[in-house]
Formats: sequence, structure tokens, C-alpha cells
Amino acid sequence: MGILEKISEIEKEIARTQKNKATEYHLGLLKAKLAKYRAQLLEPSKSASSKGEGFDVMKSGDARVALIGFPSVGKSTFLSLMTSTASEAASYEFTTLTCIPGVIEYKGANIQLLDLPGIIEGAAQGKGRGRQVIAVARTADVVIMMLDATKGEVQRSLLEKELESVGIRLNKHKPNIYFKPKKGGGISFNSTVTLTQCSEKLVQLILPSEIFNAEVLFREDCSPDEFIDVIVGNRVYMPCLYVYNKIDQISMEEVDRLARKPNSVVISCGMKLNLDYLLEMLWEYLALTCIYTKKRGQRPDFTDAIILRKGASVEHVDTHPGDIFLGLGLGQSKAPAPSTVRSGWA
Ligand SMILES: Nc1nc2c(ncn2[C@@H]2O[C@H](COP(=O)(O)OP(=O)(O)OP(=O)(O)O)[C@@H](O)[C@H]2O)c(=O)[nH]1
Ligand SMILES: [K+]
Ligand SMILES: [Mg+2]
Repeated sequence: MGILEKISEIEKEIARTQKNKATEYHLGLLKAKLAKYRAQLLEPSKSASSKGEGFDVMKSGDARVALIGFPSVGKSTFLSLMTSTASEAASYEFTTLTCIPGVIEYKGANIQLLDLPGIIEGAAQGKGRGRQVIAVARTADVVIMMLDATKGEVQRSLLEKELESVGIRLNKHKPNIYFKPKKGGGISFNSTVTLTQCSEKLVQLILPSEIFNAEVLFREDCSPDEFIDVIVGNRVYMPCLYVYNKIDQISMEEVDRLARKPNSVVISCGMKLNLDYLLEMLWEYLALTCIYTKKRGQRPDFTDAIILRKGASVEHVDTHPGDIFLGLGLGQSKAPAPSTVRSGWA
């Protein structure tokens, strides 16, 4: 049986299993299996090569933002508006066939914006160029999920499912669980908080059969799914901005409703509405901090900013002796913390 068939069998079994106390362990096991197969799906396949198709765009600038969305939601129109790169836009689907990079210059930072082909349901399992697109999304610092405001809700939940299924966790932080396989000593299970969703027994059932010895410490009231994420590893925790485009096509009431949703911005590329606000939000989600250097006894050079990812410290900056730092933090960010701290120019 191929991986896809195994996955669909397990999904069916989960669907027909009633969710209650008695089936909790069984469901936990099924989900653990499912996660394992899905992780295998992520491994690069031998047949479908992404080489030579323009998907291997070099990282450049201070941060990378990937545009993910269904066909014809306006991704290319957006790239052409925000950067000096022109990406072909048209009223038919799958206009864009490769990855097209542009640069947004904002507050002294160069933000690499990647236009990508539209993706559809089944993308994660290789439909269209789904796999290559998602592979690029994994390399981004922030994902912009662009949605057509007239059908945003359906598109949003379908794409969330696709990304979720390949281990991309949007606007979530890494579960605070310490997990370490050991050479001996059996399974030691501890928690520093009261657990309402997981128990020692469930954790033991979820652990792959080849793990006899491990230390497990819950520092947070996590769900079985979150525990599975920790043991499977290979998860990417990524900030995501939901951008509802084409608001010129919907009523004011509907615009208002969408604008109030968490992590969401409403825009119209066609009428150039709200694009400044989107940039502000994007900046917050990138959680960039500008640092300006100044020579002792001289005025700071505000034209030459060093950009650091939030959480990085000035110790990571390679400078000349005698330089003084003027850290100009951007204040508290509303965005979730980035999963990894990378210095901007790496
Ligand atoms: N009404 C309206 N139309 C828009 C807006 N933005 C883009 N469009 C139109 O939507 C169509 C698709 O735009 P594209 O930029 O090609 O969309 P895309 O997401 O890049 O599409 P693919 O590359 O095929 O995935 C074009 O006809 C655009 O002119 C908008 O804000 N309002
Ligand atoms: K299009
Ligand atoms: Mg396009």
C-alpha cells in the first residue's frame, strides 16, 4: 500500500471513530501514525524535481515573505504593486508558474517578497505545483495567505488544512514540552502544570514503539496533537497574515467583519486600498528590530541600519571597535514570536 492510501485509511478510521474518553487512546495512536506518514510525504520525491523551474530563488535582503493562495486571488498584482518587479497578472487561473522574487523597501529594510503559483486543495499531496510552493513557504519568515474576499472563508480553511498536513503550524508557538530519548531508565514522565488533555498513559501510547527510554516533561497543558508534533519534530512554526484582497467586490458590512478577524488585513489591490496598513502589519509580524550604529563622538548614521530578527541580540553583530549601539526597538509586537531567531543578513 502506498503512503497516500495508508493516510486515507487512517483518516477514514479517525472519521468513523466517535470521540470520547474510551476512544481517546485509540485516536491518539491513529493520529501519531498519521503524523508519521505525513512527515514521509514531505521528504523530497525522486521523480518530481523542482530544479530548473525557478523555485530555487536565493534568499536575499533581511527577511523573506511568501505569498500563498488560490489561483487568481491577486498575488501577482500585489507583488507588482509593492515592488519594482513586474509579475504577470491575468484573469485566468495559474497565470504564474514559477517563483518570482521582488523586494519591498521599508524602514531601511529590504524584505524579499515571493510571488508563487496558485495552490489548490490537494497541493500538499502534489497536486499542481503544490509541493514546490509549500517547500518555498517553509523557507519564509512570514507567510501572507492571500484570499479572495468573496470566497475567503472556504479558501482559508482549505489552505490551512494543506499547510497543517505537512507540518506547518501557523501563528502557533512551539509546544513547551521537553522530550529526550535516552539509552536506559524507561519512560520518565513529569509535568509542571495540571494536564487536562494528556496523561502519562496516553503519552506512552503515542510514543513510537521503538522508543523504550525517554524523558518527557510537559511545561504546558498541551494536547495530544501538540505532543505528537514534538516527537515527530520537523515542524515549522510560522507567523501568518491572512490578507483578504478584492474588498471592492463585497459590502461594507462584510469588509468590517473580515477586518475584525484575528491576524487579518483587508485590502484591494485594484483600488489600492489599505496597502500601507498591510505593510505596517507585515513589519510587526516580521518583528524586525532596527539597530543603528554610531562611532564614539560622532552622530549616528541613520541611513545605515542593521536589521536583526526579534530576539537576536547585539552580540550577534559584527562591528568595529568603538561602535556604540542605539537599539531602536519597535515596541511590543502583536505577532507571535518567530520559531527561530535568525540574524537578518545570514
Ligand atoms: N476586483 C478586483 N480584481 C483584482 C484585484 N486584485 C487583482 N484583481 C484581478 O484578479 C485577477 C487575478 O490577478 P492575479 O494577480 O493574476 O492573481 P494571482 O493570484 O497571481 O493568480 P495566479 O498566478 O493565476 O495564481 C486579475 O484579473 C486582476 O486584475 C482587486 O483588488 N479587485
Ligand atoms: K491569475
Ligand atoms: Mg500570479
